[in-house]
Amino acid sequence: MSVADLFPSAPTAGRPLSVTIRRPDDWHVHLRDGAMLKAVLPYTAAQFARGIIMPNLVPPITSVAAAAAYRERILAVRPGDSDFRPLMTCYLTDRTTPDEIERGFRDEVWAAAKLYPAGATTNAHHGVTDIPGLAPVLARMEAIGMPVLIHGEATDPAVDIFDREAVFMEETLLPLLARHQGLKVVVEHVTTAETIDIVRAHAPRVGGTVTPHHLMINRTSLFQGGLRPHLYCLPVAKRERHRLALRKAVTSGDGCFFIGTDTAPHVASAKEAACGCAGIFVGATALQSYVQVFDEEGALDRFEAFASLNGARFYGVAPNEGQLTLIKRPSRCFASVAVDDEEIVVFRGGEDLPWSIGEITTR
Ligand SMILES: NC(=O)N[C@@H](CC(=O)O)C(=O)O
Ligand SMILES: [Zn+2]
Ligand SMILES: [Zn+2]
Repeated sequence: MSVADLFPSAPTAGRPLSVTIRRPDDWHVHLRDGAMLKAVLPYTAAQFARGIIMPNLVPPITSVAAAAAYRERILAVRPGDSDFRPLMTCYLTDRTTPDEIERGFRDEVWAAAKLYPAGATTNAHHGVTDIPGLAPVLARMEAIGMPVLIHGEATDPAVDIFDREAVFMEETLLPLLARHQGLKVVVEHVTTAETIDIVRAHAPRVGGTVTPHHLMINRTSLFQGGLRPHLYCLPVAKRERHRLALRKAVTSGDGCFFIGTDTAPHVASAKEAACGCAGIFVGATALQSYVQVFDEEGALDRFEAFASLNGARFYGVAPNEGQLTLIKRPSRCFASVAVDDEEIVVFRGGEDLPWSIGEITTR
Protein backbone atom coordinates (compact mmCIF):
# COMPACT_ATOMS: atom_id res chain seq x y z
CA MET A 1 0.00 0.00 0.00
CA SER A 2 1.38 3.40 -0.93
CA VAL A 3 1.42 6.45 1.29
CA ALA A 4 -1.16 8.10 -0.97
CA ASP A 5 -3.47 5.10 -0.45
CA LEU A 6 -3.07 5.19 3.31
CA PHE A 7 -3.33 8.95 3.69
CA PRO A 8 -5.35 10.36 0.76
CA SER A 9 -5.59 14.13 0.48
CA ALA A 10 -7.25 16.48 -1.99
CA PRO A 11 -5.13 18.49 -4.42
CA THR A 12 -5.21 22.22 -3.80
CA ALA A 13 -4.84 25.15 -6.17
CA GLY A 14 -1.56 27.04 -5.90
CA ARG A 15 1.42 26.03 -3.86
CA PRO A 16 0.54 25.03 -0.30
CA LEU A 17 2.85 25.59 2.66
CA SER A 18 5.00 22.54 3.24
CA VAL A 19 7.85 21.38 5.43
CA THR A 20 10.42 18.74 4.55
CA ILE A 21 12.32 16.98 7.31
CA ARG A 22 14.59 14.02 7.69
CA ARG A 23 12.47 10.92 8.16
CA PRO A 24 11.24 10.94 11.75
CA ASP A 25 11.17 8.25 14.45
CA ASP A 26 8.55 7.32 17.01
CA TRP A 27 10.25 6.60 20.34
CA HIS A 28 7.09 5.15 21.99
CA VAL A 29 4.80 2.77 20.06
CA HIS A 30 2.35 0.03 21.04
CA LEU A 31 1.95 -2.32 18.09
CA ARG A 32 0.29 -5.19 20.02
CA ASP A 33 0.32 -8.61 18.34
CA GLY A 34 -1.57 -10.86 15.91
CA ALA A 35 -4.40 -9.29 13.90
CA MET A 36 -4.10 -5.96 15.72
CA LEU A 37 -0.38 -5.74 14.89
CA LYS A 38 -1.14 -6.41 11.24
CA ALA A 39 -3.88 -3.76 11.20
CA VAL A 40 -1.95 -0.91 12.82
CA LEU A 41 1.65 -1.45 11.71
CA PRO A 42 1.19 0.03 8.18
CA TYR A 43 0.33 3.43 9.67
CA THR A 44 3.33 3.68 11.96
CA ALA A 45 5.58 2.21 9.27
CA ALA A 46 4.38 4.83 6.77
CA GLN A 47 4.98 7.73 9.15
CA PHE A 48 8.20 6.70 10.89
CA ALA A 49 11.49 5.05 9.96
CA ARG A 50 12.07 3.51 13.39
CA GLY A 51 9.94 2.87 16.44
CA ILE A 52 10.64 1.95 20.04
CA ILE A 53 8.23 -0.94 20.53
CA MET A 54 6.55 -1.18 23.91
CA PRO A 55 6.73 -4.58 25.60
CA ASN A 56 3.38 -4.59 27.44
CA LEU A 57 1.92 -7.56 25.62
CA VAL A 58 0.02 -10.29 27.44
CA PRO A 59 2.25 -11.91 28.67
CA PRO A 60 4.85 -9.12 28.70
CA ILE A 61 8.17 -9.25 26.81
CA THR A 62 10.61 -9.99 29.64
CA SER A 63 13.26 -12.16 27.99
CA VAL A 64 15.73 -11.68 25.14
CA ALA A 65 14.20 -14.66 23.33
CA ALA A 66 10.66 -13.26 23.58
CA ALA A 67 11.81 -9.87 22.29
CA ALA A 68 13.64 -11.42 19.33
CA ALA A 69 10.56 -13.51 18.48
CA TYR A 70 8.28 -10.47 18.74
CA ARG A 71 10.59 -8.51 16.43
CA GLU A 72 10.31 -11.33 13.88
CA ARG A 73 6.49 -11.24 14.11
CA ILE A 74 6.58 -7.49 13.44
CA LEU A 75 8.94 -7.85 10.48
CA ALA A 76 6.81 -10.69 9.08
CA VAL A 77 3.77 -8.39 8.69
CA ARG A 78 5.66 -5.23 7.77
CA PRO A 79 4.39 -3.89 4.42
CA GLY A 80 6.58 -5.08 1.55
CA ASP A 81 7.71 -1.62 0.51
CA SER A 82 8.60 -0.53 4.07
CA ASP A 83 12.01 -0.37 5.71
CA PHE A 84 10.54 0.40 9.15
CA ARG A 85 12.84 -0.79 11.93
CA PRO A 86 11.32 -1.98 15.21
CA LEU A 87 13.57 -1.30 18.20
CA MET A 88 12.71 -3.65 21.03
CA THR A 89 12.38 -3.06 24.75
CA CYS A 90 12.47 -5.22 27.87
CA TYR A 91 9.56 -5.08 30.31
CA LEU A 92 11.16 -4.75 33.74
CA THR A 93 9.73 -6.80 36.60
CA ASP A 94 10.82 -7.49 40.18
CA ARG A 95 12.64 -10.54 38.82
CA THR A 96 14.61 -8.95 35.97
CA THR A 97 18.32 -9.73 36.27
CA PRO A 98 21.22 -7.44 35.31
CA ASP A 99 22.76 -10.23 33.21
CA GLU A 100 19.66 -10.76 31.05
CA ILE A 101 19.45 -7.01 30.51
CA GLU A 102 23.07 -6.74 29.47
CA ARG A 103 22.91 -9.79 27.22
CA GLY A 104 19.94 -8.43 25.26
CA PHE A 105 21.55 -5.02 24.92
CA ARG A 106 24.92 -6.39 23.76
CA ASP A 107 23.18 -8.71 21.30
CA GLU A 108 21.35 -5.66 19.91
CA VAL A 109 17.95 -7.13 20.63
CA TRP A 110 17.05 -4.47 23.17
CA ALA A 111 17.42 -0.74 22.62
CA ALA A 112 16.08 0.10 26.09
CA ALA A 113 14.12 -1.25 29.04
CA LYS A 114 10.69 -0.11 30.14
CA LEU A 115 9.77 0.59 33.73
CA TYR A 116 6.09 0.35 34.57
CA PRO A 117 5.28 0.86 38.23
CA ALA A 118 3.07 -2.19 38.94
CA GLY A 119 -0.52 -1.46 37.98
CA ALA A 120 0.15 2.08 36.71
CA THR A 121 -1.36 1.58 33.25
CA THR A 122 -2.67 -0.88 30.64
CA ASN A 123 -1.00 -4.32 31.04
CA ALA A 124 1.27 -3.07 33.81
CA HIS A 125 0.25 -5.56 36.50
CA HIS A 126 3.55 -7.44 36.08
CA GLY A 127 5.45 -4.18 36.52
CA VAL A 128 7.86 -3.27 39.28
CA THR A 129 6.51 -3.15 42.84
CA ASP A 130 9.83 -2.17 44.47
CA ILE A 131 11.59 0.49 42.40
CA PRO A 132 14.52 1.00 44.82
CA GLY A 133 14.93 -2.81 44.65
CA LEU A 134 15.65 -2.43 40.94
CA ALA A 135 18.97 -0.73 41.77
CA PRO A 136 21.24 -3.59 40.58
CA VAL A 137 19.48 -3.66 37.20
CA LEU A 138 19.56 0.13 36.84
CA ALA A 139 23.22 0.24 37.92
CA ARG A 140 24.07 -2.24 35.16
CA MET A 141 22.08 -0.23 32.62
CA GLU A 142 23.94 2.88 33.72
CA ALA A 143 27.26 1.07 33.26
CA ILE A 144 26.44 -0.12 29.71
CA GLY A 145 24.66 3.07 28.59
CA MET A 146 21.23 1.49 28.16
CA PRO A 147 18.28 3.86 28.61
CA VAL A 148 15.36 3.20 30.95
CA LEU A 149 11.98 4.42 29.75
CA ILE A 150 9.60 5.29 32.54
CA HIS A 151 5.82 5.45 32.80
CA GLY A 152 5.88 8.01 35.57
CA GLU A 153 2.73 7.76 37.64
CA ALA A 154 2.21 6.97 41.31
CA THR A 155 0.18 3.81 41.85
CA ASP A 156 -1.25 4.53 45.32
CA PRO A 157 -5.01 4.51 44.60
CA ALA A 158 -5.44 7.25 47.20
CA VAL A 159 -3.51 9.69 44.99
CA ASP A 160 -5.82 11.77 42.81
CA ILE A 161 -5.50 10.60 39.20
CA PHE A 162 -4.60 14.11 38.02
CA ASP A 163 -1.74 14.26 40.56
CA ARG A 164 -0.22 10.84 39.89
CA GLU A 165 2.48 12.08 37.55
CA ALA A 166 3.49 14.93 39.86
CA VAL A 167 3.64 12.63 42.89
CA PHE A 168 5.72 10.05 41.01
CA MET A 169 8.21 12.70 39.90
CA GLU A 170 8.73 14.01 43.42
CA GLU A 171 8.64 10.74 45.34
CA THR A 172 10.18 8.31 42.87
CA LEU A 173 11.84 9.86 39.82
CA LEU A 174 13.93 12.53 41.54
CA PRO A 175 15.36 10.06 44.10
CA LEU A 176 16.02 7.56 41.29
CA LEU A 177 17.90 10.20 39.29
CA ALA A 178 19.93 11.04 42.39
CA ARG A 179 20.79 7.37 43.04
CA HIS A 180 21.80 6.75 39.42
CA GLN A 181 23.49 9.92 38.30
CA GLY A 182 24.72 8.58 34.96
CA LEU A 183 21.63 6.59 34.00
CA LYS A 184 19.93 7.60 30.75
CA VAL A 185 16.23 8.08 31.41
CA VAL A 186 13.29 8.90 29.16
CA VAL A 187 10.29 10.28 30.96
CA GLU A 188 7.59 8.96 28.67
CA HIS A 189 4.45 10.88 27.67
CA VAL A 190 5.11 14.00 29.75
CA THR A 191 1.84 15.68 30.69
CA THR A 192 2.67 18.44 33.18
CA ALA A 193 4.55 21.74 33.24
CA GLU A 194 6.48 20.55 36.32
CA THR A 195 7.68 17.40 34.58
CA ILE A 196 8.88 19.52 31.66
CA ASP A 197 11.03 21.47 34.13
CA ILE A 198 12.44 18.27 35.64
CA VAL A 199 13.39 16.88 32.22
CA ARG A 200 15.08 20.15 31.28
CA ALA A 201 16.96 20.34 34.57
CA HIS A 202 18.46 16.86 34.02
CA ALA A 203 19.15 17.04 30.28
CA PRO A 204 20.93 15.71 28.31
CA ARG A 205 20.98 12.36 30.12
CA VAL A 206 17.23 12.71 30.68
CA GLY A 207 14.82 13.16 27.78
CA GLY A 208 11.06 13.48 27.54
CA THR A 209 8.58 12.27 24.94
CA VAL A 210 5.37 14.16 24.27
CA THR A 211 2.33 12.70 22.50
CA PRO A 212 0.26 14.43 19.81
CA HIS A 213 -2.88 14.15 21.90
CA HIS A 214 -1.42 15.77 25.00
CA LEU A 215 -0.50 18.73 22.79
CA MET A 216 -4.09 18.98 21.51
CA ILE A 217 -6.48 18.04 24.30
CA ASN A 218 -6.84 18.96 27.95
CA ARG A 219 -8.83 17.27 30.68
CA THR A 220 -11.97 19.15 29.78
CA SER A 221 -11.83 17.57 26.30
CA LEU A 222 -12.59 14.22 27.94
CA PHE A 223 -16.02 15.52 28.91
CA GLN A 224 -16.81 17.74 25.90
CA GLY A 225 -20.57 17.34 25.49
CA GLY A 226 -20.43 13.95 27.21
CA LEU A 227 -17.92 11.27 28.11
CA ARG A 228 -15.28 10.77 25.39
CA PRO A 229 -13.75 7.34 25.94
CA HIS A 230 -11.51 7.65 22.88
CA LEU A 231 -9.67 10.55 24.50
CA TYR A 232 -8.91 8.55 27.64
CA CYS A 233 -5.32 7.52 28.07
CA LEU A 234 -2.77 7.37 30.84
CA PRO A 235 -1.36 9.63 32.04
CA VAL A 236 -4.73 11.33 31.70
CA ALA A 237 -4.75 14.75 30.00
CA LYS A 238 -4.29 17.60 32.46
CA ARG A 239 -5.39 21.24 32.77
CA GLU A 240 -5.02 23.72 29.94
CA ARG A 241 -1.98 25.36 31.52
CA HIS A 242 -0.13 22.07 31.22
CA ARG A 243 -1.09 21.61 27.58
CA LEU A 244 0.23 25.08 26.85
CA ALA A 245 3.49 24.29 28.67
CA LEU A 246 3.92 21.10 26.62
CA ARG A 247 3.40 23.03 23.38
CA LYS A 248 5.94 25.59 24.46
CA ALA A 249 8.46 22.92 25.41
CA VAL A 250 8.32 20.88 22.20
CA THR A 251 8.53 23.98 20.01
CA SER A 252 11.30 25.55 22.11
CA GLY A 253 14.07 23.87 20.16
CA ASP A 254 15.38 22.23 23.35
CA GLY A 255 17.13 18.98 22.49
CA CYS A 256 15.66 16.96 25.36
CA PHE A 257 12.16 16.65 23.87
CA PHE A 258 11.29 14.25 21.09
CA ILE A 259 8.43 12.33 19.49
CA GLY A 260 6.84 9.46 21.34
CA THR A 261 3.30 9.11 20.04
CA ASP A 262 2.22 6.48 22.58
CA THR A 263 -0.07 5.16 19.86
CA ALA A 264 -2.05 2.63 21.89
CA PRO A 265 -4.75 0.84 19.87
CA HIS A 266 -7.69 -0.86 21.53
CA VAL A 267 -10.83 -2.14 19.80
CA ALA A 268 -13.77 0.24 20.17
CA SER A 269 -15.75 -2.18 22.35
CA ALA A 270 -12.95 -2.19 24.94
CA LYS A 271 -13.05 1.58 25.18
CA GLU A 272 -16.79 2.19 24.84
CA ALA A 273 -17.51 0.12 27.93
CA ALA A 274 -18.66 0.46 31.54
CA CYS A 275 -14.97 0.37 32.42
CA GLY A 276 -13.19 1.52 29.29
CA CYS A 277 -9.47 0.94 28.96
CA ALA A 278 -6.75 3.56 28.60
CA GLY A 279 -4.97 4.25 25.33
CA ILE A 280 -5.48 6.34 22.17
CA PHE A 281 -4.78 5.13 18.65
CA VAL A 282 -2.81 8.03 17.22
CA GLY A 283 -0.57 6.06 14.85
CA ALA A 284 -2.41 7.22 11.71
CA THR A 285 -2.62 10.92 12.57
CA ALA A 286 0.53 11.57 14.59
CA LEU A 287 2.64 13.61 12.18
CA GLN A 288 -0.36 15.52 10.82
CA SER A 289 -1.13 16.51 14.42
CA TYR A 290 2.41 17.34 15.54
CA VAL A 291 3.10 19.51 12.49
CA GLN A 292 -0.18 21.35 13.01
CA VAL A 293 0.94 22.22 16.54
CA PHE A 294 4.30 23.50 15.29
CA ASP A 295 2.50 25.52 12.60
CA GLU A 296 0.08 27.01 15.13
CA GLU A 297 3.02 27.91 17.37
CA GLY A 298 4.95 29.51 14.49
CA ALA A 299 7.76 27.00 14.93
CA LEU A 300 7.86 24.94 11.73
CA ASP A 301 11.59 25.63 11.55
CA ARG A 302 12.01 23.64 14.79
CA PHE A 303 9.91 20.67 13.78
CA GLU A 304 12.74 18.59 12.36
CA ALA A 305 14.71 18.71 15.61
CA PHE A 306 11.77 17.41 17.64
CA ALA A 307 10.67 14.85 15.04
CA SER A 308 13.90 13.52 13.60
CA LEU A 309 17.05 14.62 15.43
CA ASN A 310 16.65 14.92 19.21
CA GLY A 311 15.54 11.35 19.86
CA ALA A 312 18.27 9.84 17.69
CA ARG A 313 20.87 11.92 19.52
CA PHE A 314 19.52 10.80 22.90
CA TYR A 315 19.61 7.13 21.88
CA GLY A 316 23.06 7.54 20.35
CA VAL A 317 22.09 6.56 16.81
CA ALA A 318 22.41 8.44 13.53
CA PRO A 319 19.40 10.30 12.19
CA ASN A 320 17.62 8.57 9.31
CA GLU A 321 18.52 8.94 5.68
CA GLY A 322 15.73 10.13 3.44
CA GLN A 323 13.11 12.79 3.85
CA LEU A 324 9.44 13.24 4.54
CA THR A 325 7.31 16.17 3.43
CA LEU A 326 4.23 17.45 5.21
CA ILE A 327 1.88 19.68 3.26
CA LYS A 328 -0.66 22.18 4.51
CA ARG A 329 -3.44 20.69 2.45
CA PRO A 330 -6.66 19.61 4.15
CA SER A 331 -7.58 15.95 4.21
CA ARG A 332 -10.53 14.17 5.73
CA CYS A 333 -9.17 11.52 8.04
CA PHE A 334 -10.75 8.07 8.01
CA ALA A 335 -12.66 7.34 11.19
CA SER A 336 -11.40 3.88 12.05
CA VAL A 337 -9.24 0.93 11.13
CA ALA A 338 -10.77 -2.54 10.91
CA VAL A 339 -9.40 -5.47 12.89
CA ASP A 340 -11.21 -8.82 12.68
CA ASP A 341 -14.87 -7.81 12.91
CA GLU A 342 -14.17 -4.86 15.18
CA GLU A 343 -12.72 -1.42 14.67
CA ILE A 344 -10.11 0.81 16.20
CA VAL A 345 -11.17 4.43 16.43
CA VAL A 346 -8.56 6.85 15.09
CA PHE A 347 -7.51 9.96 17.04
CA ARG A 348 -9.12 12.87 15.12
CA GLY A 349 -10.70 10.31 12.78
CA GLY A 350 -13.52 11.72 10.66
CA GLU A 351 -12.16 15.25 11.00
CA ASP A 352 -10.66 17.48 8.36
CA LEU A 353 -6.99 17.72 9.22
CA PRO A 354 -5.26 20.86 7.93
CA TRP A 355 -1.98 19.03 7.26
CA SER A 356 -1.35 15.97 5.09
CA ILE A 357 1.54 13.63 4.56
CA GLY A 358 3.29 14.19 1.23
CA GLU A 359 6.29 12.64 -0.40
CA ILE A 360 8.63 10.27 1.44
CA THR A 361 12.05 9.28 0.19
CA THR A 362 14.16 6.62 1.83
CA ARG A 363 17.56 7.99 0.84
N1 LIG B 1 -1.13 5.18 27.28
C1 LIG B 1 -2.15 4.41 27.58
O1 LIG B 1 -3.17 4.92 28.05
N2 LIG B 1 -2.11 3.08 27.39
C2 LIG B 1 -0.99 2.30 26.97
C3 LIG B 1 -0.01 2.06 28.07
C4 LIG B 1 0.82 3.27 28.43
O2 LIG B 1 1.62 3.77 27.61
O3 LIG B 1 0.75 3.75 29.57
C5 LIG B 1 -1.51 0.97 26.42
O4 LIG B 1 -0.73 0.03 26.29
O5 LIG B 1 -2.69 0.90 26.06
ZN1 LIG C 1 2.68 4.69 29.66
ZN1 LIG D 1 2.55 3.78 26.02
